[in-house]
Amino acid sequence: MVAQDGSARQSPASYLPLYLVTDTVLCSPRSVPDLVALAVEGGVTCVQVRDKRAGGRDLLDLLVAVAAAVDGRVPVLVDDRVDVYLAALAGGARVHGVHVGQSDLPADLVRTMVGPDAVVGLSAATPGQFGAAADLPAGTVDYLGVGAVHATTTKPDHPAPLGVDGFAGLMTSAPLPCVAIGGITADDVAPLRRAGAAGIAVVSALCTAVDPSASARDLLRAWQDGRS
Ligand SMILES: Cc1ncc(COP(=O)(O)OP(=O)(O)O)c(N)n1
Ligand SMILES: Cc1ncsc1CCOP(=O)(O)O
Ligand SMILES: [Mg+2]
Repeated sequence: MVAQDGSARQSPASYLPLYLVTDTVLCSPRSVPDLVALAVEGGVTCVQVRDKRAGGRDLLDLLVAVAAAVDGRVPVLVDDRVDVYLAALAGGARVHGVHVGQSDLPADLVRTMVGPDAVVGLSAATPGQFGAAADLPAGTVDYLGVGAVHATTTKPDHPAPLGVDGFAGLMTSAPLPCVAIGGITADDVAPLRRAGAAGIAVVSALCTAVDPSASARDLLRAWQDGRS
């Protein structure tokens, strides 16, 4: 698909609704690619490979294996590591972009490094960070990852929890499509959608699921039912 700006990037509305962020430890004893394959069968619309313990080589191998498991069905991103994204792309893997946080490489330089066709996601959790994202040139960032909605042990250094009400307050000044993240369960999905989220991002809700396909289907149904 070709976007209005001539790039090959899809509209974020198409891939943000049910966004899986992987955690290698939480997936165990399943492999991450096996978990991802099951979750995509259940309807996950985007996958981000996140492994804070992996070095560059191991993260590259994991990203390439996940991309093979996804086989082009949904976008595949990597957390933090622009170099690993570029290496996977150079090796021929079907990978689509990178998600960076406030302490990672600056988003404008990331866009310059990855080019116009890659997806670039950015974390933002305060009005100041929303304002800074709004000031970036159009097309720099595709979407914002907004959280933590709830406290979560998956990311011990997460910013102060917003709560669904805090998330809703931020949405009134959202400069870009926003995916909600942090401790999200099926009960949160409809309220977050009504608050203006373009999607929900989950780690433990799918990585620790007994039946990841069924859990993905349940989350996606909650998203569809939550349409106001
Ligand atoms: C979709 C999405 N949103 C937010 C984050 C958090 O990114 P970051 O702030 O860089 O923190 P780490 O994930 O690197 O610990 C994310 N990864 N994905
Ligand atoms: C990566 C990230 N960024 C903010 S909270 C979080 C972790 C979310 O994990 P979980 O869905 O298990 O609470
Ligand atoms: Mg990061």
